[in-house]
Amino acid sequence: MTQQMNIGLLGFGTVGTGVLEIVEQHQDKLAHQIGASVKVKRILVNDLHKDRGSLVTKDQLTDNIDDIINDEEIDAVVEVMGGIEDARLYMKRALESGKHVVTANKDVMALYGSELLQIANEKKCDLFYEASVAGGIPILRTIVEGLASDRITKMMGIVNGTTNYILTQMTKEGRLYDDVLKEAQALGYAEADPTADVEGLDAARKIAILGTLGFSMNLDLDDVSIRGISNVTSQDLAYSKQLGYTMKLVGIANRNDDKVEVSVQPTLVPHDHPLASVDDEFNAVYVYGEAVGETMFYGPGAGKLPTATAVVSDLVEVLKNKRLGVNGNSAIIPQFEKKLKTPEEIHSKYFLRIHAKDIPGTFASLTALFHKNNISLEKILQVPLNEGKLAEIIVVTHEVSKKDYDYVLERLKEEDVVVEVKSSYRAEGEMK
Ligand SMILES: NC(=O)C1=CN([C@@H]2O[C@H](COP(=O)(O)OP(=O)(O)OC[C@H]3O[C@@H](n4cnc5c(N)ncnc54)[C@H](OP(=O)(O)O)[C@@H]3O)[C@@H](O)[C@H]2O)C=CC1
Ligand SMILES: N[C@@H](CC=O)C(=O)O
Ligand code: NA
Repeated sequence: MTQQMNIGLLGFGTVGTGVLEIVEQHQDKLAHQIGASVKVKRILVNDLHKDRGSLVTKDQLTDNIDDIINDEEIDAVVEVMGGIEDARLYMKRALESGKHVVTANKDVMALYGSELLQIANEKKCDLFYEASVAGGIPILRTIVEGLASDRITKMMGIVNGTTNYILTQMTKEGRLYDDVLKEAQALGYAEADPTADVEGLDAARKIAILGTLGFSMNLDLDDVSIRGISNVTSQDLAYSKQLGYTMKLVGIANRNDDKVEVSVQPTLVPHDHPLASVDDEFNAVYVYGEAVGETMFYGPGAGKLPTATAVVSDLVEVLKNKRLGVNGNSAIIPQFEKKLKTPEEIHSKYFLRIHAKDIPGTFASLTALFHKNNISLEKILQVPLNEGKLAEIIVVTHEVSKKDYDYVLERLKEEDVVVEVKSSYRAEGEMK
């Protein structure tokens, strides 16, 4: 049995410092669980001159990946440096040299996960990535192991802490988008380039990973329809609230029979929906299984220690596998061929806000257009604007096919009475 497991840590930022902290503070527990002590032997960083306080010694730090890959005493590499190409290359090299890999990198896993997992299996190495989706929530293991006997048909997740923090602060405290984004960056929630957070790409990567594991089907990032929160306005949030909804950036993966839909978009959820009360940097993933029914997993989705907890728990798994001699089984061969739903097969409610001329017949022409295209309305709100010259009209539809809704959205722009389509969002109904 290994008496000491040596780790090569790639990255020493928010998550990397958390990993070192947990490894050092929980030595006794780790040793008890895995029968070996864990030591962070080398740490790869960009800038060797940066002040790292007293956390590490000079000898531990390196800016040369070869110092880790070529060190035969290093058993496992923890990749928490972020980015795509270097991270992918370093993980590949680590696996090829027989080192186990734990990563928090959803960017790489969503794009190159199957390639890396295949190398891992060939080399009899583990490749675990629990921290890559919903930070500290052990959601990947839950789907793969906890619900292994069930057939999952729907997953809905608030899986990006930064955007949830922004939407919560804008809705509840009336704060400005730019100010809250800056704060989320300072708190360590945001990606190095926060465009990935606010434009929905980070959540899309996570929902692609969830869909792939939950539906046992190879879902790529290109299969996810993506929309972020950068165009959400305070008016949208206020009207959503008035109509009984909370706006959240929601990743959705659902399947009917053998066809699936994967998307990320700002979504209105009813105030009494469990996802509506998930605030700030917290994440939650709702999972519906045919046998188990509704389940929901909640916790911190970003931040130093929550994310590092998931990383170190993956390391524990690596060591347990090592003791049992079963490393190298991380890659799960997808059971099903990928079949994506067409727009006719995707059904949802929608919130629509338009500015229209406040003249007789406006409402009649709008309702005629909705009626002609199979759209019925669940909620309607009209507010006068510009001393009664304009009307702000907000509607929530009943469930409608995406095809019919998108068609009407285009036709609305051509209607004489419509001055501007201000915004349009997907809305959720009851849980299933
Ligand atoms: N922050 C969070 O809450 C979460 C983050 N993640 C993921 O974890 C990963 C790390 O995130 P985070 O800790 O926030 O990132 P940070 O930006 O805080 O830290 C990145 C670290 O990696 C080092 N680094 C970056 N690029 C290179 C490179 N090419 N070569 C060598 N060193 C490099 C940096 O060095 P230097 O210190 O010298 O600049 C820094 O120490 C990302 O993949 C992220 O998506 C996942 C879940 C939550
Ligand atoms: N930037 C991400 C960090 C965790 O994955 C987020 O905000 O959720
Ligand atoms: Na997780």
